[in-house]
Amino acid sequence: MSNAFVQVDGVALRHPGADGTLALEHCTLSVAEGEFVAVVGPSGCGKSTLMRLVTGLWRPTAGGVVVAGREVAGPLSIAGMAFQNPSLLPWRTVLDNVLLPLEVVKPHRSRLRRERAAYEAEARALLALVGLAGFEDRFPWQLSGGMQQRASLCRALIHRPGLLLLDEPFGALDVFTREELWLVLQEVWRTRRPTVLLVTHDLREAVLLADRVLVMSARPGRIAAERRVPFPRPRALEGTYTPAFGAMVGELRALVGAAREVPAGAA
Ligand SMILES: Nc1ncnc2c1ncn2[C@@H]1O[C@H](COP(=O)(O)OP(=O)(O)OP(=O)(O)O)[C@@H](O)[C@H]1O
Repeated sequence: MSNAFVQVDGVALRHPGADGTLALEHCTLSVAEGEFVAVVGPSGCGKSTLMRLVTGLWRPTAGGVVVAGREVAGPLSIAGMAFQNPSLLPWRTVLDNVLLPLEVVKPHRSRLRRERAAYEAEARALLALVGLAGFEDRFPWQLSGGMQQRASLCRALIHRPGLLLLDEPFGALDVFTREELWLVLQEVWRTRRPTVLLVTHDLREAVLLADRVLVMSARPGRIAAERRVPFPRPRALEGTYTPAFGAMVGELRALVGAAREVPAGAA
């Protein structure tokens, strides 16, 4: 697809070292601008590797990655990232943790100095959007795991990234908090419309949130199947208990099961 926002083209990635793992091979996918795509697959199939490749943290051994029309040759400043571990800095308040990327991402650094009040207002608005109004001056260790993950989501969004990469962001949370945060993320995506790549092991999460779900094969990972999610938005949690939703989750479960068959000769 030539007008894709993210284009991964025939990528292979072998981790460094004499016996480095071939994590990805013949991996091709594209994501349209503003699309929400979930990536699921067996454990160790290369999902996190794929995310690091798209953000330019790692380079492919073969093939190429294009984001927003440019070949990715180094870490992307238009990407926001959140991982399973919120990794907030314990000595900074919630507000200062959210503002952190602006101190690091180049084009924002000087602007932050000049327009600190405007950026603080933006951080406060984001914290309110995820239900953290009133917690701006607390420290991370004064928050629950779910609250820390909300703050981490705000930190990923503060520089208004065109691309949001989420690697199992809710994996460590209890099911109620996780479900609550699904709705928060849906709201964030609906109001800001970043292009999203979400890695998850939770198929309900994938179907509730995504426009399209990509299923990766066992290592070396490639896209083995994809399904478009037909349900209208906004999607409510109750919808996850309908037969149609259950059938789609069941189909994906079968696809991931089939993808676990390790191809012959995989290193
Ligand atoms: N920094 C690294 N150096 C060497 N090998 C690595 C590195 N990171 C990952 N690997 C290997 O690459 C393969 C893919 O790992 P990756 O973390 O991308 O899989 P994953 O699908 O995200 O796994 P999981 O679902 O269990 O989180 C694994 O075999 C792993 O051991």
